Amino acid sequence: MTTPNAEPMLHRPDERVLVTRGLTVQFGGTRAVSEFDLEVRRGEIVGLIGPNGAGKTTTLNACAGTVRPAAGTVELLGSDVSDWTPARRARAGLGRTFQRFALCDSLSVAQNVGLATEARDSGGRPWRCFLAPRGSRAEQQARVTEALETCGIADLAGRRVGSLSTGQRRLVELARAACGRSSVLLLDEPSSGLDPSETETFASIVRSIVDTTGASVLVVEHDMTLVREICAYLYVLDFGVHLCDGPTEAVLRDDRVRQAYLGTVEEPAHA
Ligand SMILES: Nc1ncnc2c1ncn2[C@@H]1O[C@H](COP(=O)(O)OP(=O)(O)OP(=O)(O)O)[C@@H](O)[C@H]1O
Repeated sequence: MTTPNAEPMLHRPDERVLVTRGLTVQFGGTRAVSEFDLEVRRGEIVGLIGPNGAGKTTTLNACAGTVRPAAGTVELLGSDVSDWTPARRARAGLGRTFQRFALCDSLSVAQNVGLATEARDSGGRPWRCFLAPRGSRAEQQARVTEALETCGIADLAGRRVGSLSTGQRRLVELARAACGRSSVLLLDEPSSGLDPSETETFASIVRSIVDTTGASVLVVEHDMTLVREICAYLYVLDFGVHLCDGPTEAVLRDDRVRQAYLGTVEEPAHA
């Protein structure tokens, strides 16, 4: 780990819930991520930042299992999950949101969140949902209700997702990722399309999820206001290579980070 600049020591929790070691992802001739080591610890909100095309989403995809690394390992809650399918990782406690919405517009908010939990529970075998005992379906419904309440969108449960604002849709995605109390949440540019007040609401909901459930979060984000608001620790990628990591303010003041974002030593205010 490299901690840029002198900064008061940040005490990071001991338990590592998501770890990549030597993570390398190749797309044909493009090395999108190169030998990247990253750690997210229990109850932390960790940011992954870097200029466009730096390999941030690819890193999230490799953690979620939707991209197969050329080399390296991914560890989730102490298990090496490198060979696990995305569904198995989700069942083990990994939830994620997407940069571009992956919601079903014609279904209601509650149905969208419910479908995600059903898919996770059925492990890619949808017929299992129909065979599930009544009790487990009730339990699933309770999890949906809890997730909607946590994300402040219980009043939208019956609304069609296609009729919602961008800010509301971001919260539906968050509820879907957090439903069933995921232990680790991967958030990909959650503030994209949100205005400052919606971003503030989103930030406080993420913090409350972490505070109440002890979940950990790895968030890819360009909005430095949100990054400052919620992340205690940052990793920076540039051209797929680890540039530095450390406490948020120290990283944002680091000349290498400013150079990577803007080609100058100005702060990446909103890259
Ligand atoms: N499926 C793919 N096939 C080929 N190349 C890809 C694929 N996905 C990503 N890349 C390339 O890998 C590199 C990293 O892309 P990635 O989307 O991970 O960057 P990013 O840091 O998330 O960028 P942004 O901030 O713009 O979302 C880029 O050069 C991109 O063009």
